[in-house]
Amino acid sequence: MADIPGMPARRAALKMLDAVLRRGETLEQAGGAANGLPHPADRALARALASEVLRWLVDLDALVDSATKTNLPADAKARMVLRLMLAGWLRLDTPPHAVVATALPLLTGGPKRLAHGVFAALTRQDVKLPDAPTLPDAVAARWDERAGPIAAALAEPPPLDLTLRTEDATAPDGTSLAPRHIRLPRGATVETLPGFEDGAWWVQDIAASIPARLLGEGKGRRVLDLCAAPGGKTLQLASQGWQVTSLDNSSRRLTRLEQNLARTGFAAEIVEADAMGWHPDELYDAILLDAPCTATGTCRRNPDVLHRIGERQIEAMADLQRQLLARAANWLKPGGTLVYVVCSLEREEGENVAEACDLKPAPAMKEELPDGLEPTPEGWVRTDPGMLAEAGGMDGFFVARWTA
Ligand SMILES: C[S@@+](CC[C@H](N)C(=O)[O-])C[C@H]1O[C@@H](n2cnc3c(N)ncnc32)[C@H](O)[C@@H]1O
Repeated sequence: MADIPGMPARRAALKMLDAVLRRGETLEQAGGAANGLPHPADRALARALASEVLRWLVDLDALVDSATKTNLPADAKARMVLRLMLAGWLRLDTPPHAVVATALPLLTGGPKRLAHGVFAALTRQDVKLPDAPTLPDAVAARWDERAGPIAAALAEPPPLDLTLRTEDATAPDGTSLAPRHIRLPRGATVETLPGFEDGAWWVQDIAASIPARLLGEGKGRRVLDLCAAPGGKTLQLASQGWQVTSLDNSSRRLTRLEQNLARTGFAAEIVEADAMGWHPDELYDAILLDAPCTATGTCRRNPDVLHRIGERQIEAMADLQRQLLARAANWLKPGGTLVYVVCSLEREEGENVAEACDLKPAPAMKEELPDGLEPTPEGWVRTDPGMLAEAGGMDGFFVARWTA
């Protein structure tokens, strides 16, 4: 029997959820399951469904459990399909009869009858989700007093932030929280916005723009953008007048960096290498180390991190970050500046790594930061999605600066 419209997107979303929750893949990697769908609208729907299930997983499961006598196993297909059905109805406003028609055929036999009964019971009760997603227990414990505001910020996908190549670059109308920054409501189609074709701006969360802001104007000096791809910070550094060397070990991500340079008309020397084995020919005036991390600070756009990341992943990343920072500290000219950054909310990857660096601290100053932010007493920058809430929030980053 041919698929009815809407079913291929649900099938792809189911595969994506399986990849994230069972195999520990990132949502971006798992998104490959949607790539084969011929219609862009189906690809977008599959991603939106998988993303909303991951964002609201604890609450969706509580609803499912409230309507079954015995809890379904965590990995039961009926539970997975019910999560999708509820996310479609409660988050994407799909009418219940359309949810049943498009998702239920993913099951057969007893599980199909069970899922139909549970969904019918929940729609009859007209159940609702809470105002903010409930965080998994381990995540709430890790984020401690920040957990409430972060969960509130997690309720919706984030707005769209642009960094402008110059203060007067062509850009859509929006609000500005810092020089050369524009914020648009979420949902805008990037490729159709004014200035995209001319490379007048690039997409970059306001928090992600802070590290390059802390390096100021380059005036032709040399900066190493260490772990550079896909290049948001390379573009920013080039636009600030730095002569940039962009190093990364992922050729796929470096291809995206090259495309971003081509679109914006900036230049950088590109090096494909493992930073753990590479040595520079000359020392640098500045280094920006945007270290690989658990990316828990991007939980609003990547809610898979709520379920994939635990102490094991955090410790492994922190170990790599400490080694990368120690190497980078040797590659600065005397008086040069090093900025370390991670988009992680975890102290082990931020504050603890910075504490172990023995270069001379160069504290961030309030006037270098977007309005409404302050450096920590140590002179570091610590952001989280609960900050600047009235303006639409921001990603969670940790940034520290030193001089050699
Ligand atoms: C946080 S992302 C960088 C984002 C980038 N700076 C930007 O602004 O667009 C971290 C990067 O580190 C790279 N990476 C991870 N381990 C590496 C290593 N050992 N050597 C070089 N690059 C590495 C990854 O490929 C990834 O592109």
